Formats: sequence, structure tokens, C-alpha cells
Amino acid sequence: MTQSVDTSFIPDLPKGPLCIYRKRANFDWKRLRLIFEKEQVLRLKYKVWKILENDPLFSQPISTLPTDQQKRICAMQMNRMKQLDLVPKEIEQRSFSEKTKYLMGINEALHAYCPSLSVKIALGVGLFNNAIRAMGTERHMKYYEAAWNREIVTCLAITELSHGSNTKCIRTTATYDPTTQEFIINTPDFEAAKCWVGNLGKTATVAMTFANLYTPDGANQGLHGFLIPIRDPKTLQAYPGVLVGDIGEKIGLNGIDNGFVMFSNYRIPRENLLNRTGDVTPEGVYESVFTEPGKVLGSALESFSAGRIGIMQESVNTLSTASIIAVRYAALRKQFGPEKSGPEVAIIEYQLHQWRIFPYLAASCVLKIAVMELTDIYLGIIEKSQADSNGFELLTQAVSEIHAVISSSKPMITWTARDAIQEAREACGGHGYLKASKLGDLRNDHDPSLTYEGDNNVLGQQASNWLLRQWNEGIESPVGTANFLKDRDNILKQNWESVLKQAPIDSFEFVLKCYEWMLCHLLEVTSSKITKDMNGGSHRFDARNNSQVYGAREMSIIYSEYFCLSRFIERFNRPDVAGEYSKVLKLAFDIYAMRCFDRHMTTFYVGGFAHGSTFADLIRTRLLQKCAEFKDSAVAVADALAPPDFALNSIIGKSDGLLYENLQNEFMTNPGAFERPPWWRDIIIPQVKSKL
Ligand SMILES: Cc1cc2nc3c(=O)[nH]c(=O)nc-3n(C[C@H](O)[C@H](O)[C@H](O)COP(=O)(O)OP(=O)(O)OC[C@H]3O[C@@H](n4cnc5c(N)ncnc54)[C@H](O)[C@@H]3O)c2cc1C
Repeated sequence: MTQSVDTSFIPDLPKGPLCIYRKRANFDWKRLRLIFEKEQVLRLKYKVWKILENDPLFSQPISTLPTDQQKRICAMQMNRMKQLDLVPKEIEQRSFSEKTKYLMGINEALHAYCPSLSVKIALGVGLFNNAIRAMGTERHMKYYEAAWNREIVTCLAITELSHGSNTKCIRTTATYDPTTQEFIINTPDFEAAKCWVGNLGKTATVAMTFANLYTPDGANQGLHGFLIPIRDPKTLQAYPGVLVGDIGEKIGLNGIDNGFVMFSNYRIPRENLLNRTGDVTPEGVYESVFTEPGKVLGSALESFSAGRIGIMQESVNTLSTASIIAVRYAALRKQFGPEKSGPEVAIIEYQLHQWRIFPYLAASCVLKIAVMELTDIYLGIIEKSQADSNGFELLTQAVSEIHAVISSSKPMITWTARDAIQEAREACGGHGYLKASKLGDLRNDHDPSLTYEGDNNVLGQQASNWLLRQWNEGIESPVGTANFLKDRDNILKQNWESVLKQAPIDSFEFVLKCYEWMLCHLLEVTSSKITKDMNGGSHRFDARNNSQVYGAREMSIIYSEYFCLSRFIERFNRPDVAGEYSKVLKLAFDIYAMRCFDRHMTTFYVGGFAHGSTFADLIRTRLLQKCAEFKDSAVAVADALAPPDFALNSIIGKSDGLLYENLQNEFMTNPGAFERPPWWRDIIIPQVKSKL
């Protein structure tokens, strides 16, 4: 980074014991931070964090509040957002892409502070309004405005009690009645009750609900979105015909009121149908731009991609948070040493410990950059489609590749974050198990992102299906993620030694070529297995299902890693990444890639890409070497990824590095720490009279 960069808006970190390792880094962590995040977004995030820190409503609770309290405070915080005026009016005038990035920046900052709050707002404003834009028309803009102005609290009701992933089997009905020009909404039985819907339990006043549209001729026109009033916004009482409730305490995210609802002959105006892709005339005739109902559903659900990108951004931050806590702790915690009575060694020095936590810090660097790049690509495509008069059709064509990327990357990234949290918890020993370490809340609040907005194992199949189509039906890869498949015959003939002759081991090219071989190999094996099963009489459904394990599932994960590494390289090659910054980022790349290779070692060997032990030795030795090299940069890299202490909210991960002072303070101020418990009498065993 040669040109001057303004980092003055990034607050300094307190001096303290972490400086021992901080000083070993040859770069300015603030400048590195500006490679990980765009300046405007980072400025915005610091602004949000400062506002929250100064407002008592957002003070971090010192112990777990009852769930009802969590819901109350979270709802009040959501309301406070409007007064805080975080989104000035002029943002409305900006391009779709700029505006979305602005809102995503706020979402990331809020998520770092409290996931319940960011998810509540995302459901109540962001996702709802995105869906209105994608599926609604001019007549629905009043709902858009009302959600924006907090006049209504909204939710997205898709899942039913007995159907989540398989949305095609949703059974809620919306039957058009031409005599009153209304839809009559019905829930056939409790198994079709909408459930798990965030905001619905206690607060939502309008639900965007997916239901099967029936025209008066009795025809089912497929799944459509409807705006359904749930509660009176003045009293929060449910309207007659709506049975709505809260599903109860969850493992985490208890600030959000997840609810269920059943409709009984509940009437809504015809105009409440989101009619961008299909409409019903006042007389009851169905009109659609699509000929197949399945396509209507597909297009409607596509509008949720932005939500999945939001989850990826949040998950990368969660991954970073776990890594930051583990790295700071490792630099401070000392155990054992070479001499019996000599000084102890910081656990960050141990090879085993480095191997456990550095790959996650490296993953944070690679995936943070990759998701930022993906966001730009995604928003660019949507913006283009909106500019085109034939936008919707263009959108459905152009995003199928991005959909494959998102469908594979949301699982890969959320799983990586899940594993990082667990490793960090163990890497921080007993103190990692303290609630105040944050790692428990991090785990519980992150966990559902593996399931919502598409269960990971189901979503990944959409990516592998797309890849298999590319393999079998010809390559259509406008974004360029699958163009290498054109060279598949050549790629499949390679082994690691022949790749090494074309590209040195420390080059980006070597890594990408190994990935291309893995993908071609898995595609060939999986595709042949499906064909063989079908030729042997299997139904396509069974053949697909029986090709997931050791085939399609792994392919999907590998494809997303390949995409993320490719996007990282793109960013790396821009001129602002130079000198020490390129060195440390290349280290992160190498560690992440070698760790991934280590996990895919079986695939390399089973597919004949490697024989004997040399390849595995090379990859593993390289991984350990790079981890050792990363040690002196790790604390500064963690600083470059870290939110302020207020948002990080971890007693063992604080930037001042005063680990034991902070723990002492935590123990000593634990409410009631020194009190005799009020229930002490219940546990006193009556003393038998002493004979002494
Ligand atoms: C905290 C939270 C918030 C939520 N918020 C909302 C909301 O606001 N609105 C809303 O509509 N919904 C919401 N949901 C519901 C969520 O979208 C669903 O849980 C999700 O879509 C998965 O559906 P399911 O629970 O029915 O799981 P299922 O689809 O029943 O899956 C169960 C298991 O079966 C596996 N499985 C399913 N099909 C296959 C297959 N073909 N091959 C192999 N394995 C398979 C899955 O991988 C999974 O492990 C929320 C859920 C949670 C946990």
C-alpha cells in the first residue's frame, strides 16, 4: 500500500501486554483493516458502534435476561433505530447497489453488537422490503414505506410445521373470491401452520406469507407472496381469523420472537397479492409472465439471495470474532516451558495451538475479502437487471451462476464459523467456557444460520446440481466460475507433479489448478455414478440422493472454496495490496488453502492425483511452516478484523490484553458472588448431635 491512506477515524487500541506480539508485525493493522473493508463502510460501522455505546438502551447485559425481557429490549432497540437516524434521507437517492451496501454495513455493525437485533431488523425491514421490491409492484410501496418508517413490524412466513426445505409442499391456501375481490386465507390443519417465523411471535403486524393461489375455477396457480395483516398496530391484538403465538424459548437468538400462525377464512384485499410475476384480474382470471408455476416460485425465492449474502457477511464476522478471541488469549496465556522452574511459554508459541487456531484466522482474512467481492458482483448483476426493461427475465438467467455460488458458500462459510467457535472455545480452556468469554453466545446465536435461509445440506445440493448441469449439458458461466471445465479432458490427466511443473508450489496458480482437478474429478465420478444408477433402473431422485456422500456434497464445498480463493486473488492483485500487506495476506491465503487441502487429502489420493506420502508431506509441512511464520502477525491481523471492545464484548478477548485483571474484575463483580444464597437452608443437612 504505497499511497497515503486516512486511518485517523479508526480508534487506537490501548497499550498493554498484547503489544509484545503487536510490535512484531511489520505492518499497520489499521491499513490492513482498510483492505478488509471499504472505507465508507468502516466509517459507518464505527459510527454505529459509537452511537450504541453511548445509549443506555444498548448497554450489554451482565447476565442472561429472561427471554421475555430479551424480546422486549430487542423490540425497543429496533424502534430506537429510527430516532438514531442511522439512514439519512439522501441514502434513498443513491443507487440500489450503494444503498444496499450501506444497509449491509449497518447490519454487520449491529450483528457484531447483538445478532438478535440485526436479525430482527433484517427480517422486519431489509428482507421484507427486498421481497417487496422483487415481487411487489407500485401498489405495495406503501408497505415498503411503512416498514421503513417502523409504522409496521413485518416478518416473512414461508416455513410450515411439516415443511421447511421443501417449499413446494407448502399447504396454506389463498382462494380468490371475485364477488368481494378478496383472497380468503386458510391453514388446512396444524401441520400447515406457519412456524419459526421471526418477529411473528409477539410483535409483527404484517406477515409476507407464501400460500398457494387458487383461482375461482379451482386451479392452483402455485405459490405466491401475500401481505397479510396480523395484528392491530395500535394494540398488538391479533385480528379475528388469525391465531398467532410465540413458539417459546430457543437455544439462542432469544431477542427474536419466533412465532406460529394459523388462518381461518381470513380475508385480505386482492391488492395484497404481490403481483410482479403473476396477477389475478378483478374477475378472477390468472395472468402471469411465466408459463410454469415452478418458475414463479423460483424467481420469488431468488429475492432472498441478498439475505444469504447478509448471513455470509455476519458469519465471516462471527468466524473473525472467534479467531480474535482465541488469538488474543493465546498471546496472553502461558502454560509450561522448557525449564522446570523457568518462565512459561505463551500458548501461541506451540505448534499444535497454531495449527488449531491460525487456519481460522487465515480463513477470516480470505473469506472476508471473498464475501466483499461476491457482494459487489451480486449487486452489480441485480442493478443491471433493474436497468433493463426486461429485467426480471434477465435476472433469473443471470443469477443462476451466482445462485450456485451463494448456495455453496453460505453452507461452507457458516460451517467454517461453527467449527471456529468450537475450536476457539477449547483453545481458551476453562475461561472460554465462561459466559463472559462470549464464545457460548456466539455459538448459540450463530447456530441457526446453518439452517435458516436454506438448510446447509439442502442448499448445497442446488450448487452441485448446477455444476452437474455445466458438466453434462454445456458450460454457461457468465461470471466465470466454471469456465475451467472447458479444459476438463486435460485437467483430468493431471497429477500434482505435472501441476508442479507448470506452477510453483507457492503460486496462486498451483492452488487453483489443484482445485480445478478436484472439481473435475468429483464431477466426473458423481456424474458417472448417477448415470450408472439410472441405467441400472434407479429413479433420477434416488440416483441423485445416492450421489451426495463422497460426491456432490464435497463438490459443493470445494466449489465455494475455489470461488472464495479466486476472488481473494482478484483483490490481492489490485495495486493497493503491496509490500508487507501482500506478504501477510499471502500467508493467510497459503494457510487457508493448505488447511483445506489437508481436509481434502482423501480426494486427492482416491482420485489418483497423488501417490505415496510426498504430496501429503509437502502440504502438511507447508501448512505448519506458514503457521509458524504467521505467529508474529497474528495479533495485529486479529486487531485489523476486530470490532471495538464494546461490540466484541469478551472478557478474555479485550484489546487491552489485561486478561487476569479483567477476569478478576468479572469474578469479583459477579452479582451475588459473595452472598450466601437465599436457598442456603434447603441444602443444610441437619447435624446429628455430636457425641463429643
Ligand atoms: C432461528 C430460526 C429462525 C427462523 N426464521 C424463519 C422465518 O423468519 N421465516 C420462515 O419462514 N422460516 C424461518 N425459519 C425456518 C427455517 O427456514 C427452516 O427451519 C429451514 O428452512 C429448514 O427447514 P426445516 O426446519 O423444515 O428442516 P427440514 O427441511 O425438515 O430438514 C431437516 C433435516 O433433513 C435434512 N434434509 C432435508 N431434505 C434433505 C434431502 N433432500 N437430502 C438430504 N437431507 C435432507 C436437512 O439437511 C436437515 O438436516 C427459522 C428457523 C430458525 C431455526
